[in-house]
Amino acid sequence: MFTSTLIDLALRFLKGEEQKKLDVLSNEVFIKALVSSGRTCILVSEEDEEATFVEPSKRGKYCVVFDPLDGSSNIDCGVSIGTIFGIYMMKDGGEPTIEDVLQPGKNMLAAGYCMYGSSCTLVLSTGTGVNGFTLDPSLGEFILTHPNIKIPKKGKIYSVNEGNAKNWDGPTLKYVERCKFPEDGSPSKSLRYIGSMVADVHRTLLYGGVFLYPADKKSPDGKLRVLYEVFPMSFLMEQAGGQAFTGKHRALDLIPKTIHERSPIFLGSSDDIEEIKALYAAEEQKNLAS
Ligand SMILES: O=P(O)(O)OC[C@H]1O[C@](O)(COP(=O)(O)O)[C@@H](O)[C@@H]1O
Ligand SMILES: [Mg+2]
Ligand SMILES: [Mg+2]
Repeated sequence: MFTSTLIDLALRFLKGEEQKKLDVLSNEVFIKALVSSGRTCILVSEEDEEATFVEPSKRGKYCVVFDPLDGSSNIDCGVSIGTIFGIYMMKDGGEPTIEDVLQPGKNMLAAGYCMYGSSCTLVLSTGTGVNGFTLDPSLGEFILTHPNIKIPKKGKIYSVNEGNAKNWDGPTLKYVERCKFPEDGSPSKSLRYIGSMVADVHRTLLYGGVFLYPADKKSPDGKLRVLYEVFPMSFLMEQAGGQAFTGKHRALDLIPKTIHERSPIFLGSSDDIEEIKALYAAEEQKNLAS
């Protein structure tokens, strides 16, 4: 689908048509494909302010939430980017309403992402583990190359935009400090940050460690979007044996009130997320006592 988008883009360019930004173009491609599948009833995309309600003649029972192009700041320098998606079933058989997509992440039927990098990788969970597929361009098919992905219990990598550190809260600051200067004498963790959630989460899933986009003083809800960034990635993490935490709760327990809501997120290896949870619990105790 993405390859044909790029060919389409090149053809339009040759014909002298006005060029659209790749994230706008990829959104149009996904909307068209999802509507014409006849399987969907509501689509929520990062690129559209309002949800798309599929007309009755083309309507199915699935609601799809997606970030058509994630990591858009990396497009022009050729760094890996991707598409993130989650799928819900309509709550009941009546008319679809916006409540059908304002469900907690744990109600998702499936979630995944596609990463467009040195290879094109599809990582998918339908709620019974996580599988990774690689596109074989000569066949035009995705081949199962990473069956039953499990994230290591503890990792050696942390991934965060440290440029925001001056605005972080106490637990995030303390955790990142511990990654650099572990109190138990264990080796320091390595910092790796690409700035494309898909690529940073993909590495975290395969190598272990943590990916964080915390709240900060300027963005009290963090930056990443609940429905189509936080939920799908949290779903995959849990299915692979890891954890996803908002700084307050399990991420998949969140009930979004609006379709473009944001949330802080800490996800990755189970032992590492436990450490972050303990720091937030200690902070809460401190606040209650004072
Ligand atoms: O540049 P920052 O603030 O570190 O943000 C990076 C984050 O922003 C994003 O690029 C946001 O996604 P979009 O490109 O879909 O807007 C994430 O992929 C990434 O994790
Ligand atoms: Mg994104
Ligand atoms: Mg995007």
